[in-house]
Amino acid sequence: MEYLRIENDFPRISHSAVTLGKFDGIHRGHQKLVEKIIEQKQEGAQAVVLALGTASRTILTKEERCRILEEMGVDILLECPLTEKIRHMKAENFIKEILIGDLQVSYVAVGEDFRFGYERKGTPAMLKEFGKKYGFHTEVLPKKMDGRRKISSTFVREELNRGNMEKFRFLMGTDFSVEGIVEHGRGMGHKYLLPTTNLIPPVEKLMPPNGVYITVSHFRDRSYQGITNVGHKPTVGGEKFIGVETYLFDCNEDLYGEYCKVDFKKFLRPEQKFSSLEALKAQLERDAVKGQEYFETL
Ligand SMILES: Cc1cc2nc3c(=O)[nH]c(=O)nc-3n(C[C@H](O)[C@H](O)[C@H](O)COP(=O)(O)O)c2cc1C
Ligand SMILES: Nc1ncnc2c1ncn2[C@@H]1O[C@H](COP(=O)(O)OP(=O)(O)OP(=O)(O)O)[C@@H](O)[C@H]1O
Repeated sequence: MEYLRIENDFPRISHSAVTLGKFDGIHRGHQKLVEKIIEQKQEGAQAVVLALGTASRTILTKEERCRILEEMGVDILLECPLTEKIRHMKAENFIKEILIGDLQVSYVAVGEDFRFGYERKGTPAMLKEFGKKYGFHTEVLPKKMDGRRKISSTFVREELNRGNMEKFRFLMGTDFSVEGIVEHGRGMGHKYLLPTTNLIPPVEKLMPPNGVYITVSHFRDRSYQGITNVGHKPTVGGEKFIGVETYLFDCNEDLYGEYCKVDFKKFLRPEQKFSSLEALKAQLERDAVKGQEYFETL
């Protein structure tokens, strides 16, 4: 998949099927739209996701979003920040100049409430009308629902902020995860508590509340169940950054420097400041029992 961040001009694409929106996390509603543009590859179109706007903190990192879209079969991800020029562009000019002119669109898929262009005056109906005139097809999808609530990035963010990992998984179709290279901690865990793997998530990634979670850590060729602390480790003086620190139940390997992806299954408790290392250790043992029980009852 090609990834392009638009600084000024859009690229010229000879034949495209496009879906439009913010696409912060790729939730189940977005997945439906992406599947639609992928179907158009059979007609010779390039499947293009045009992601408008960038939030300062996102549900998925750039790399995660790219990987998910690539695995789904998307050909090109165009990331278009909301510059003055884009924000002031009239909806009809956006259709004529960008969709028709640059992207040579033959098919557009959007959700029913999608709005675009200056003052958000562009609507799915307008896309349909222009499509008739200029020869592209617009498909408007009803919003995918969870009961009576529309699935949206806002909904996903709310559940992530609550630490509701089960709901996150349901809305996104995949676990909340943090990935990176295992780093050295201060070595105290190994000596006085339990051995742990440390990851430092990128600052732009939206994180669940600080606390302890039941997780599965995936390494290149093997996976381990465990419990993970997200936070600053206040009992031992605290770190400025947020760490993701995991005790793996059945592992005594040296994992420093290895790539690791931690999948979050369930929130257990908030991070706490304990009065002593012994008190923290006793709590960790109780957490580990709860974690093991969780996997036994699956
Ligand atoms: C499952 C788990 C839960 C933890 N819970 C807490 C906690 O509630 N409060 C806290 O201050 N530190 C907590 N920690 C962090 C420990 O303080 C940390 O493992 C220890 O200080 C070692 O850090 P180091 O690897 O940087 O040496 C937790 C760690 C793990 C693995
Ligand atoms: N639940 C859904 N079902 C189908 N299409 C959706 C759904 N949610 C969003 N879309 C469509 O996906 C595209 C991208 O959506 P976008 O990321 O802009 O909105 P969102 O997910 O509702 O996020 P936010 O809550 O931040 O507004 C738009 O065309 C939008 O209409």
